[in-house]
Amino acid sequence: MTSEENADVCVLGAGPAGLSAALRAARLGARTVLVTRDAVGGMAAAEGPVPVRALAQAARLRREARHLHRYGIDVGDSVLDFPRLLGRVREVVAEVAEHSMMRAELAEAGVIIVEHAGTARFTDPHTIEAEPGLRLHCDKVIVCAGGTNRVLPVPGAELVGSQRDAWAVTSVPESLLMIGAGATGAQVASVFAELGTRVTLFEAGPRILATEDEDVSRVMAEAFRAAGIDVREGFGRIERFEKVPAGVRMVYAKDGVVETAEASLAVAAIGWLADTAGLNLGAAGVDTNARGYVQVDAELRTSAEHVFAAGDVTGRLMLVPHAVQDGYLAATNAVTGRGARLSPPANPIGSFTDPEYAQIGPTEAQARHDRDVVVATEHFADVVRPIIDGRPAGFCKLIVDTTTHQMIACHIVGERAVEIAQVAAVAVAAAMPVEQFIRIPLSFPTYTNVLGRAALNAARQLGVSDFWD
Ligand SMILES: Cc1cc2nc3c(=O)[nH]c(=O)nc-3n(C[C@H](O)[C@H](O)[C@H](O)COP(=O)(O)OP(=O)(O)OC[C@H]3O[C@@H](n4cnc5c(N)ncnc54)[C@H](O)[C@@H]3O)c2cc1C
Ligand SMILES: NC(=O)c1ccc[n+]([C@@H]2O[C@H](COP(=O)([O-])OP(=O)(O)OC[C@H]3O[C@@H](n4cnc5c(N)ncnc54)[C@H](O)[C@@H]3O)[C@@H](O)[C@H]2O)c1
Repeated sequence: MTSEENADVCVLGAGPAGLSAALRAARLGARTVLVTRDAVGGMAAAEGPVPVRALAQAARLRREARHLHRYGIDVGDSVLDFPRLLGRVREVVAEVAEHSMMRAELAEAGVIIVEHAGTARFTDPHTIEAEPGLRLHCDKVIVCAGGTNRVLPVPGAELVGSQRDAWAVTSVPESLLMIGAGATGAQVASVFAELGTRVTLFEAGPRILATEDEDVSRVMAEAFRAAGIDVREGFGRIERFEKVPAGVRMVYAKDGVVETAEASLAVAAIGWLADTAGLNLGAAGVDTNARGYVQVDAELRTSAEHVFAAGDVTGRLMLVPHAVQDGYLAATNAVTGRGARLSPPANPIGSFTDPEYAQIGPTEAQARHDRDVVVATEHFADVVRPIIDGRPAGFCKLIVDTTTHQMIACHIVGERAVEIAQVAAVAVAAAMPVEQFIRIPLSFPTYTNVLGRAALNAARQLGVSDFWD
């Protein structure tokens, strides 16, 4: 392409939000240019869920290998060849990039893709500049720039890596200070603990995974401790980091008492910020909100009439499926001016730690605050498939509205929790009464049977007697 280009729609960033936006805009007939700083796929493909899931698979396989002897299969101790594992992760990332980035569809729809374009920026409301010397004049712009990790505001923070550095190590670190126990921190801690690293997980708040149901936080902390992770909730305040021969030292204080912790590697995952630094949003009249994310309305329109935003950069639910839906919606509104809105009927969230955890709907505390509910909890230890597979740890908590009998929430810890949550999500989205759910003869023996048992439990609590009418 030439260095000067005109477009109906310019999409900035080619993560899940940008890919979806560009495809939709082009399919609606707009001349669309997709400009991205690095490779198509964005953070999601290169540093987020894809490598995480590949590493989690390695951790799972190691764990499975330890169980082989119980089934009479003796292969000796597993030995980890870390460079080969990293090679496999790179292979997976490349395979996903080749097969799963909708390149054929984008090409067929006529999207002009500009990869490795550096940081694109507005020079005026309708002009975008990127490397090397690209100048785009666009009628509409969709900002899909994603996010970046928050940096600890303390001396020595440059000694602390992000999740990106955690996946880039060339040998298994002997020890790790993992700072922040949200979804990312829990994931990094879980993977490295399984690979043999001595992990200390520092959470400033009173519990890990603070956005999960309290029982999920508690059981996950117990499981992490059982796996050898030193979990420190409410540990105090970090004062500084220092370089030491063995790696890095963290100095922190609680109630006036100063303590230190040392490890070969320190990684922080203390929150995710909008990646807007280089965009020069002011030149386009695009406002950010008090939290620094691009301010959008329900139609994903920013404060500038012709600029839309989608995905993590807007700071709402920061997940791939939401980024994809956002991109579609923003492009629809940008091209057609329809003013369409989208409100997902359910938002399943889950993570690939060991054990997995997942949620759909409000926590028990939130649900009880808002209405009368019954809460039914079943344990994996009482369900046939987890017993067969030797995976008895975990629970499934189902929350049902007492008045309508509708399934409104489910919280799960245990093997395949994320998959089980998808079934619960469909029931929640359908506002399905629990007596209808229990009529579904779920396949046996499956992990989803734990959800079936929880539904039966809830129905009993509600006094539903004639299940089979
Ligand atoms: C460790 C980790 C694990 C995760 N696991 C999961 C998971 O299991 N499931 C899930 O659903 N979500 C997961 N997420 C969240 C998920 O990755 C994000 O919600 C998703 O990537 C957001 O997509 P996006 O398109 O908004 O942004 P991104 O994927 O971040 O893509 C944005 C793109 O824009 C580019 N860009 C930024 N600024 C500019 C600019 N000025 N000019 C040009 N290009 C620019 C960036 O380089 C990037 O390529 C995880 C996140 C992390 C960090
Ligand atoms: N499997 C998944 O779906 C998945 C995985 C990773 C990330 N994500 C997405 O990325 C988003 C960001 O995740 P995240 O984990 O990076 O951030 P987060 O905001 O979810 O969690 C950050 C954690 O760090 C803690 N913290 C903050 N300051 C601290 C300090 N100084 N010392 C110690 N702890 C501190 C917070 O209390 C919080 O628990 C998530 O909300 C999620 O949407 C999803």
